[in-house]
Amino acid sequence: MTHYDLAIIGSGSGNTLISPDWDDRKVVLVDGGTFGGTCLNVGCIPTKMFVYPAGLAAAPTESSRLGVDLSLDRVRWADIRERIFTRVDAISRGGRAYRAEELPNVTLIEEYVRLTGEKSFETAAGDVITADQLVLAAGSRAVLPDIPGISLPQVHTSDTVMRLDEQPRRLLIIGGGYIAAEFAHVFGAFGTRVTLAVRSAGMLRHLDGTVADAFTEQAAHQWDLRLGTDVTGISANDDGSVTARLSGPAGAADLEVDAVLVAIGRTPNTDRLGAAEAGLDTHDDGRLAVDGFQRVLRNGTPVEGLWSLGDVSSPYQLKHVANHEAKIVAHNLLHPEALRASDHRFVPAAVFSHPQAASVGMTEDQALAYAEAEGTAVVTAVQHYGSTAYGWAMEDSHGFAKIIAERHTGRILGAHILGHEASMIIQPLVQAMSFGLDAHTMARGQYWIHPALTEVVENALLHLAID
Ligand SMILES: Cc1cc2nc3c(=O)[nH]c(=O)nc-3n(C[C@H](O)[C@H](O)[C@H](O)COP(=O)(O)OP(=O)(O)OC[C@H]3O[C@@H](n4cnc5c(N)ncnc54)[C@H](O)[C@@H]3O)c2cc1C
Ligand SMILES: NC(=O)c1ccc[n+]([C@@H]2O[C@H](COP(=O)([O-])OP(=O)(O)OC[C@H]3O[C@@H](n4cnc5c(N)ncnc54)[C@H](O)[C@@H]3O)[C@@H](O)[C@H]2O)c1
Repeated sequence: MTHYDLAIIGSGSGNTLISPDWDDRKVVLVDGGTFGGTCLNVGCIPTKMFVYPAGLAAAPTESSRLGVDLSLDRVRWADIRERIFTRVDAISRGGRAYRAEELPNVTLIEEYVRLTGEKSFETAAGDVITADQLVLAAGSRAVLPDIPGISLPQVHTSDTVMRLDEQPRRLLIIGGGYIAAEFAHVFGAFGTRVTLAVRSAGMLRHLDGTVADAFTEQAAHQWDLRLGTDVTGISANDDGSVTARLSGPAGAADLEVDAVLVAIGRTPNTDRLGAAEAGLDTHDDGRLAVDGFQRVLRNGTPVEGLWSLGDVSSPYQLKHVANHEAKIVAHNLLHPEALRASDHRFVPAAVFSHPQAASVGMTEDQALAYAEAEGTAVVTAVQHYGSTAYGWAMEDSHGFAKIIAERHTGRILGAHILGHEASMIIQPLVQAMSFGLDAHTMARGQYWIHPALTEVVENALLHLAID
């Protein structure tokens, strides 16, 4: 048995906890997977490194209506893949080497571990580790449906689809959320024939209804979108392709593709940690239960010295949330007498698809329910890109920003943008909400650069019928 001052399970955002403050104390970092976790190796970073060239590949489709005739000669999948993973793998290797070799007080254990108690765990090799403080930052993993053929080598998750040897000619994506939307864009723009099997009535159903409906409509123009459709089985063909059996509104149908991407959500790694057996509280979706200070709960009470952050305990499954929670835990580990709470009031998110979607705060439905519950009133304004100068320049006919505010105070309750660079132009709204700037002051109390795309936000704010 080896004892440490601090033990961390998970080298994603968990890795950021090891600051110089720990230089004179014994720390162990444990990760059974690739060093650096999901975002770096198989998540945000490589996906967005694919999304950017996908935007370039889509340019000819966009540009011709502006009078610029471009053509796409070729997408060099293998070159793109090598460029991305040469960079990503080097960062992972470098981070690993730093932790494994360069810090005398830090031990790196590269094994999956299971909890044996509140602040103890066991490696696969049988070593038991105990710690004064333990941080559970074990992330989440892709969910696989229980259907025949799911283990075929042609069936991928986001963990493997970016490393395919060859770009598939035909790809079936199961799911209609973030990952489905982003990879449909990447592969579709690169020239793959993309079919989406979406169980529900539309894509991105977690977003505001107007945004989800508009995205779904545009998705149907770009990809073979099968709504209300389940995949009931997959079988291998002699030529290396697979046939998926779809069950949709028109009945059953077979679809032959070269690869399948499963994107039906991610589940927290609490089961693999043995969190329930260790007596820790979990939510219905498997997430660890934590209090506002990121302390793990047992029978509803925080366990002293046991912390969690990121996907294993967060309802958000977003890197900026995992990083925020890591900063909170980093502080709290060192200052038990002055704990800080994490701030989840205004968590923004963006889907880097085509078009982009970005959101923060309440959807319109949530705002209406809030208004009813609180006896207040809300107002909504929608500003189309196409009614601003930059939108004219783009000849944009789809993009819009929707802002929802409380009528009598002008407090911004939610913002939802669909269109070019939505992930960037939403940021001033995140800032306003975070710092309590009302819609009227935000719109009129500053210059807005003319004719930048941010005028979409300015005009939406000006159109809000606040008192
Ligand atoms: C394809 C994809 C794209 C994404 N894009 C974005 C994006 O654009 N923006 C965004 O904000 N978020 C994005 N996300 C989400 C983001 O990647 C995650 O929210 C974030 O990485 C979670 O960080 P974490 O530190 O909680 O977990 P992770 O980074 O997953 O780290 C957990 C680590 O724990 C290890 N581990 C698990 N169990 C054990 C165990 N029992 N013993 C030892 N080690 C263990 C794992 O090997 C892993 O390395 C994306 C996710 C995916 C899958
Ligand atoms: N840009 C980003 O920030 C980004 C990008 C990718 C992933 N992520 C994170 O990763 C998480 C996982 O992404 P995801 O796209 O896998 O999940 P998701 O929750 O976004 O979408 C899952 C989709 O699968 C469908 N679904 C669920 N169970 C199903 C089943 N059994 N059969 C068929 N369809 C089913 C859902 O209706 C939904 O459309 C996201 O929730 C997000 O937090 C973020």
